[in-house]
Amino acid sequence: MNEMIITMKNVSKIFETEEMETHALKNIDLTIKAGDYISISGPSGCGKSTLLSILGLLDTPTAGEYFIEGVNVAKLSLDQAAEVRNQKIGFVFQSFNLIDELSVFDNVALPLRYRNEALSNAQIKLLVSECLEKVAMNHRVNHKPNQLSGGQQQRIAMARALVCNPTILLVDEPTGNLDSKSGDKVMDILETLNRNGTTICLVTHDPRYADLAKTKLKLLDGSFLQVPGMRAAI
Ligand SMILES: Nc1ncnc2c1ncn2[C@@H]1O[C@H](COP(=O)(O)OP(=O)(O)OP(=O)(O)O)[C@@H](O)[C@H]1O
Repeated sequence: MNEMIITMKNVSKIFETEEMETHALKNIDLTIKAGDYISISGPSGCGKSTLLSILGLLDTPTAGEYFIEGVNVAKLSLDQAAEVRNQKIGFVFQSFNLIDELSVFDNVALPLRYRNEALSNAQIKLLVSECLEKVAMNHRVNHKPNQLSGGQQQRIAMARALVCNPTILLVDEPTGNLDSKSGDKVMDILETLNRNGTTICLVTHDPRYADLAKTKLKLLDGSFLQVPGMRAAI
């Protein structure tokens, strides 16, 4: 059996403003095993981004437990969360978030330079090259992001997300800013990465893309819909 890498138990998130409380997530139970490819879909406002932010340690749950590889990460300090994020989480966002002033190489290398352990230039070069290979972008290593198409920029963002060899790749609407051909290419790359062992959690509005995942979860009003045979809540 594959190793369990993510376990959420009874996770809730309440946003409080002066006027109101919003229960963005309600008693979420979720497990993700090494090698899984999970999609989370649902209507606007159902809690997808909130769930992904908590999974990626960009936000903390109001209640509940969250373990990554057996370590309780629900209540880490900001510094501790940043370190776990760097080591274990790869993020791909809708808006690429590349740094325009840096070359493709330096964008992809950036997370490696923030690591506590110092890597040699030769090690960095090898890791960057391996990740650019995975997204078929080695031929653009010296380009700047604004010299690339949207689809190519997203592939560079994917290489950057992979460069620290994350435990899980969290992917938020990766095709939202792309035409359908570039979007399909990005989704092909995700499938290939998963076939080669990368664990993926994808958030998408697009049912066509959500269906590509091995496990398809649907959120509604902060809770998973229970579909027979689905492994949402365990
Ligand atoms: N910082 C916040 N403060 C208050 N309410 C928030 C905050 N962030 C999200 N919410 C509310 O929590 C709920 C879930 O929001 P979330 O962004 O997770 O939805 P979503 O499914 O990702 O939506 P979309 O598909 O439109 O991006 C919404 O009702 C939203 O208004």
